[in-house]
Amino acid sequence: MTELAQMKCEACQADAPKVSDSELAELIRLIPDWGVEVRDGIMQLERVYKFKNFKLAMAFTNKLADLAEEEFHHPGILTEWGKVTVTWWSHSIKGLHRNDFIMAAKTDQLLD
Ligand SMILES: C[C@H](O)[C@H](O)[C@H]1CNC2=NC(N)=NC(=O)C2=N1
Repeated sequence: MTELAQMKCEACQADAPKVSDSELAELIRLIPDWGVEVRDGIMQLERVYKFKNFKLAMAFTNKLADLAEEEFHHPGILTEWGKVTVTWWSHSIKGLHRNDFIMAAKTDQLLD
């Protein structure tokens, strides 16, 4: 996962390939705390982070927002008292790109 977190997102064009089934199987092993969800036919990575209160959840959310802007790749975020649900997928290809796995690994590093 550390290597994944050091990578940079590439510009994801509308014709960029989704990850293949074998790439998905390989990449998901590198981010063991993340699950795969399918919503409206779109495959997404999702993880719920738990915090002691809303203030800490919001602080994490703001760090994630800065990361997303740095990489210009943006997650779905649901921030609630004591937890933040983060969802990664690539809007331009309506599915999962390698970028999403990189960003999930980088998201985990925000906890360090
Ligand atoms: C207009 C388009 O949303 C932008 O080019 C960027 C911004 N952030 C993005 N974030 C994600 N997750 N997927 C995208 O395709 C994407 N595209």
